[in-house]
Amino acid sequence: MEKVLTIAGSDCSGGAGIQADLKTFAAHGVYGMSVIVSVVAENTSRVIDIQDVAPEMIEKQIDAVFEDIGVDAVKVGMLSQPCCMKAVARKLKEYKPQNVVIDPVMYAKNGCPLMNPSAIDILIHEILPLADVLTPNIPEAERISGIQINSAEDMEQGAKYIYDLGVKNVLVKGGHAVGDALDILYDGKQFYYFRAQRINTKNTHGTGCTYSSAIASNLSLGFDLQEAVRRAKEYVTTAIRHSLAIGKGCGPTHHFYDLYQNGLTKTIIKNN
Ligand SMILES: Nc1ncnc2c1ncn2[C@@H]1O[C@H](COP(=O)(O)OP(=O)(O)O)[C@@H](O)[C@H]1O
Ligand SMILES: Cc1ncc(COP(=O)(O)O)c(N)n1
Repeated sequence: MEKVLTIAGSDCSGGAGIQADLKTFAAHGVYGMSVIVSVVAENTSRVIDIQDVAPEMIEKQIDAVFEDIGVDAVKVGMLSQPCCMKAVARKLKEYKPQNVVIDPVMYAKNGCPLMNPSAIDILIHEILPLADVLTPNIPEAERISGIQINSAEDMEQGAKYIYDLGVKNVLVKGGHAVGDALDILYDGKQFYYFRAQRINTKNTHGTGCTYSSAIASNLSLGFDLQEAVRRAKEYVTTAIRHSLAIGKGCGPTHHFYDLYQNGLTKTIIKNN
């Protein structure tokens, strides 16, 4: 079984972060593992508090996974502080895993910050160069590039700017735009468009986590990057289309819709 690791924050409400990543790995039939960088007290409406795991403990968790099991792909999510970023960068440089997907998480869907703004320089200089593919949403691409993004042309320009910072492949996600949900991948030579109809829902908590984990899963399964993104886009679109009205704010996506439809996994036992 392919082995995929997420290095990210824990979302106790289950829709984003480590929890979304592990559900996505399970839905792809790969073996999921997790290194917790921050514990986040959050729900569909707000972030209440963040407690970071000590850098030494982040490093020990990464050692534990690599010395015993090994990984076929890594997804990196929320890294809230420069010290967390440095710990993760040190270990990724040491173990040099293949198929590294980095989601430069800065805010939750409800607008609450998840990255200390002062960490932006470390993010750019220490974390970004480690990515095989970086998946910023529009506000993140704007923050990294300094380019205001209002159109597909602006997304291309932002992707190119970030590529020129030393990122091998850049996927700018259009979830925060209007019109079609268009994502643009730039590999230094060409732009590839991945388009889906925009679904009219507020339940988009964890879409970016889910998408980047699906890309990592597909890369571990041996698909090339374009095919990995194409499949991940289909997966996240289905998860959003059947998203769950759970909680009072932006609800989570449905990570197992297709599996349940095909009757592979679900046994419903209702006791009333
Ligand atoms: N309402 C929506 N309908 C369809 N696709 C969406 C919608 N919102 C986001 N997406 C898609 O979900 C994926 C995650 O993007 P985005 O929401 O921008 O990331 P993030 O969670 O990092 O803000 C992208 O493929 C994006 O196009
Ligand atoms: C622990 C954690 N990590 C990431 C996100 C962002 O989620 P997304 O941008 O996918 O909605 C989140 N809300 N919580």
